[in-house]
Amino acid sequence: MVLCPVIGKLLHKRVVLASASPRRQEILSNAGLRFEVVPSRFKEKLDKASFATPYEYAMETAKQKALEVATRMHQKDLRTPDVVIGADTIVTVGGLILEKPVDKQDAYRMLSRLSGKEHSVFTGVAIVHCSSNDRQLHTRVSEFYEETTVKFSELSEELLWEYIHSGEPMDKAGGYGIQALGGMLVESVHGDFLNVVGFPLNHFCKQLVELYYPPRPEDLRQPVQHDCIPAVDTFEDLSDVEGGGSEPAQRETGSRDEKAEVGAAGQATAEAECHRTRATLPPFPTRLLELLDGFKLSKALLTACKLKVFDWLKREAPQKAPDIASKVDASACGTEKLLDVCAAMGLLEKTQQGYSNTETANLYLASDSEYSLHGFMLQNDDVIWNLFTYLEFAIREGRNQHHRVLGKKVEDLFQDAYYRSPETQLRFMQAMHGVAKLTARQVATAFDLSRFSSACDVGGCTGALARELAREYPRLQVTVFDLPDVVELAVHFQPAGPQAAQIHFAAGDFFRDPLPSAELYVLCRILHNWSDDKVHKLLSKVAESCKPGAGLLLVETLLDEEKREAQGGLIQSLNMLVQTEGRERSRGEYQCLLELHGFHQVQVVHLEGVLDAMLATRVAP
Ligand SMILES: O=c1[nH]cc([C@@H]2O[C@H](COP(=O)(O)OP(=O)(O)OP(=O)(O)O)[C@@H](O)[C@H]2O)c(=O)[nH]1
Repeated sequence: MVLCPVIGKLLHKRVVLASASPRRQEILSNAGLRFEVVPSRFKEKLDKASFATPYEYAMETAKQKALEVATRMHQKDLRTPDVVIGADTIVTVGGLILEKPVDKQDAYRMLSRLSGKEHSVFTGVAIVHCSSNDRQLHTRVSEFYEETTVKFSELSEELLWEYIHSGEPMDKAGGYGIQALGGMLVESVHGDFLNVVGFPLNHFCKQLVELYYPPRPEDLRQPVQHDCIPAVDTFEDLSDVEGGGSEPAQRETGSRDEKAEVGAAGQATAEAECHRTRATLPPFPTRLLELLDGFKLSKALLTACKLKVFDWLKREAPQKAPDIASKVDASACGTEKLLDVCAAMGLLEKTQQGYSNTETANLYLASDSEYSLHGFMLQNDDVIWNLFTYLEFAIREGRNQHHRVLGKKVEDLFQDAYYRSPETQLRFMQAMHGVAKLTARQVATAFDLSRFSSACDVGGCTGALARELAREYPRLQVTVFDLPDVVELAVHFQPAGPQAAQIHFAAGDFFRDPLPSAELYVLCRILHNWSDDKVHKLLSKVAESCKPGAGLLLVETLLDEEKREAQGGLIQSLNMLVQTEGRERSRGEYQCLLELHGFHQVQVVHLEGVLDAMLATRVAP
């Protein structure tokens, strides 16, 4: 949309900001708006669960704040305001809505939830146009929301409390003020900064343009989505108001010509009709429909990877759809549609000259990139996708679905499913290698492991983590312990480098064979594959192999204790149900397991993405 000078349209109106927030007052007066401030008395207590999305909750709160002020002023003031502006800012993380903290403990809970993670800040805004007729207040509400994503650094306890004691969190959504001390906590911001501060000025101006610059007839041929939509011919009448007047377009109540004909009574009827429609029409389920489409987007990504679209575009770009189609041996019309979806997903760039990879595609989707996830994509396409088609059975039966996909009994998960042929084994190892490389550096540096001189990475597969451990600790000797078939193929994944001398492979089954001796044992994404019985069996083997003082580095995705928050972890747990014999567990569950097997002093570090690292020490039995 083209922005036009629009604040001036409000200059001769009585504008009221229904907010006590000094930040909103500052943002709007800096923009040149003249307004009175009448803080709203509306209690922010709407039932969050009754809203399909957090932004609908924010918009409704903003609307109620503004309507409360409009109604009060209409009853008590001689002159009804022309425009009342209300706003509400909330923070969402892991499905929870955070508002202003009620006390320091609440601020602590909020900030520790945000620590090291990305969250969304939504501000809902309502612009209420008021008029008075027969001493009746008539309102027309225009509402919108803006979303900004903010990523916090990992915050130490000391910093958290220092910040809380500064007093700044208390009147701020999510418990922080990005414009002041809270700016220190923020690693990155995606979107409108002022939206985080409390008022999305740019979107507000765009909304005013929509209201005060009526569209030309040629813009109106497509249906317009609005809560209360007049017939298209009514819109076309608006063309009389050339260039935009100082009255907002009468979208909710009809055009001016229509109003002149029907008179005030007609307007009231139209407004009543509008309010009736608003009240009876449920909110549009945008988020729900996005969720529904999720599987189609995944499949488009996986198909583009399988066809090696990103490899061809890494070699040469830009390329037009028919050229890529001939290289990937596919139809031109199908390829063009796939490429367009990839571009819409931000994986490709589309220009007049053709399509090119984005940086993300070059880094992670081309099969020859150092941090390629191509193997992981293929594993998802060829194996996990099929397993998920039996999700309903998995849920009914409470078990994985390899037997249905393969049409035979699967007794040993690895031998009978993942490693049933050299091809499936290699694909699985490539997938694991890609994921391990991506996270290995974070795992290796999560704790100071310099006191250990030997480590055993149990189920360490291609040795990707072993390599990072060896790089970080040059005096550490690392043994990768895995099944004989894995050890045999692992040679294909070993790059030359000084770490080679520190890494050894040992073949064996960690449930049956003795573990190599070491001062530090590593179990990275192993326990989540197994049932509680097998986890006990493995942990007791590790414990038996350990001397007091030995370490256990456990890497898993930790769920929150109530299993409500970490959406990534919860979907991963469902994934474990469909694929394995295990599940994701919470920090408390792992701590109990570790302590039961003689591992204490458990420290936890959350890593970027969904993984968490835990380091525990073996105490004397
Ligand atoms: O980074 C920042 N994030 C948020 C804020 C301020 O937080 C509050 C949000 O609360 P709310 O939307 O309920 O607004 P109130 O302050 O209660 O004023 P009302 O008029 O709505 O009653 C808001 O003040 C933001 O500015 C911040 O300062 N920085």
